[in-house]
Amino acid sequence: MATAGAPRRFCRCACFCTENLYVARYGLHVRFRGEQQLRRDYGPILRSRGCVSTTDFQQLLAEDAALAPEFLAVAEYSASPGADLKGLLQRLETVSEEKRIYRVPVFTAPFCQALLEELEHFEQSDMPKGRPNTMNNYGVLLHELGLDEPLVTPLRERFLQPLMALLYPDCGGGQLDSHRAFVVKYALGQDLELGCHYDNAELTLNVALGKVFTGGALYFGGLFQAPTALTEPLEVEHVVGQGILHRGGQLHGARPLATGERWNLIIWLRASAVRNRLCPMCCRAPDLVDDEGFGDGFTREEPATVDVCALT
Ligand SMILES: O=C(O)CCC(=O)C(=O)O
Ligand SMILES: [Fe+2]
Repeated sequence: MATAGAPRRFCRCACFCTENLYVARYGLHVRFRGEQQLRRDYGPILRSRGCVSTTDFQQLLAEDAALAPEFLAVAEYSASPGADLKGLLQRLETVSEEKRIYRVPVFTAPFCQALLEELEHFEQSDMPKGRPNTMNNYGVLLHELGLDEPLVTPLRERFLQPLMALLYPDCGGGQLDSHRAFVVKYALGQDLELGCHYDNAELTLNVALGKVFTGGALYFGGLFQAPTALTEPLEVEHVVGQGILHRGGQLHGARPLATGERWNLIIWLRASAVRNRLCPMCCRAPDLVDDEGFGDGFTREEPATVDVCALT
């Protein structure tokens, strides 16, 4: 059907993280779903190109893969027919059942290291930089690094969406359509802690990237929308490469850093179908203002599609 009036939306294939990965050392493009699949599909050709010993293979897995095998397995399960919440919870760590906070390895350690190096180069450059959000003064917006399109969008569309659809169907987990991704940095002489807040997001992924530090734990209280009596907040430690999943409305903050440097990747996941009805920040119907990129994740009603054939 030909259409008129609707803006064209350009797309890309979300295969960046698993399809056609280029392994420079062995001059080969591979599809990566996990170690067993890689060995099965590419064992002979890799061996013929010098990837012979167990150590060679382990080095290949460690250095060339961005996503942790556990994360790939969880995403693959979530997208499989018949997947359900019970099955998913057997594959994730439940940090708090009551608060619906979960933990899962997301990135490999070498990928965290490579990303940190990239972030430090950017920090030291004189490229124009925006603040990651209104609360953190140090850190980087991923779209300024050029990593939004190739890294975060496929991560959201292909991997997080099926997972979040099972974990948080009532918070737009199955309708995620945009994000705001940034890295927060805490260091002595810079930001040290983060006050208690809720996110401008339906759902949030917070991944620890490093470096070496003490202090800085996350803490979680009740839901912003449903204030409860003050209870001891739940403290959650960071583990490099691992991600914490929580609802945007879950009140949280970060304890003061004591030593070292802490960098975390935060992805605020947004579902326009949810926020178009109620802005999570002002709790009113959104008063829409045009913005760039994903804006704050709200959309105007899509213009009705017109069947051009019907007009002739
Ligand atoms: O410091 C952290 O890791 C948490 C950051 C955070 O909650 C946020 O930026 O929304
Ligand atoms: Fe937050």
